[in-house]
Amino acid sequence: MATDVAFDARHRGAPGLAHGGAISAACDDLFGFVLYLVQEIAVTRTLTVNYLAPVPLGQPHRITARLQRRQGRRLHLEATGTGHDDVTRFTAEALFLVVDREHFTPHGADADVLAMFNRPPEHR
Ligand SMILES: CCCCC/C=C\C/C=C\C/C=C\C/C=C\CCCC(=O)SCCNC(=O)CCNC(=O)[C@H](O)C(C)(C)COP(=O)(O)OP(=O)(O)OC[C@H]1O[C@@H](n2cnc3c(N)ncnc32)[C@H](O)[C@@H]1OP(=O)(O)O
Repeated sequence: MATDVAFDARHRGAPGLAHGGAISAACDDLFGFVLYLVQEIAVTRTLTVNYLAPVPLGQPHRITARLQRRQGRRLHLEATGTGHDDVTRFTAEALFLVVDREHFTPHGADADVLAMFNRPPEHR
């Protein structure tokens, strides 16, 4: 699973650079999309981001994420973020834990929860 993202002024940390939290969110979000490929309902338990180099705003980066291995309820995911200049500026590792549908039902409207299982959430 891959996505191309160019962080912009909304994601600014230091001048001209992406905020680490925005980078982390992008990785977590893409991991969420991998779940639709592996057809498992799971949520993030831990997320580790390795910030290898500053990420300049406005420069597209390709984030590639995959399931590295699974061990019972544990899904180990990994991601890499690489610029068009072939420089890998961040990597991420996450532990997702498989949950049942009832994990979500106390919090969201039934129709919204059902829709989430049927298709990935829409992103702008
Ligand atoms: C059909 C396709 C459907 C696809 C969609 C499905 C889901 C999508 C999810 C969200 C979709 C919404 C929007 C999409 C956009 C982005 C999504 C990104 C993902 C997220 O943004 S999601 C939000 C942030 N996330 C949370 O909101 C989680 C809050 N959290 C909890 O709700 C609980 O924490 C829970 C339920 C996770 C676990 O609670 P629990 O009580 O069930 O489990 P417990 O703690 O007992 O651990 C069980 C076993 O994992 C082992 N274990 C634990 N920690 C470990 C570690 N660090 N290392 C190694 N092992 C570990 C234990 O040792 C034990 O192992 P054992 O079973 O062998 O004893």
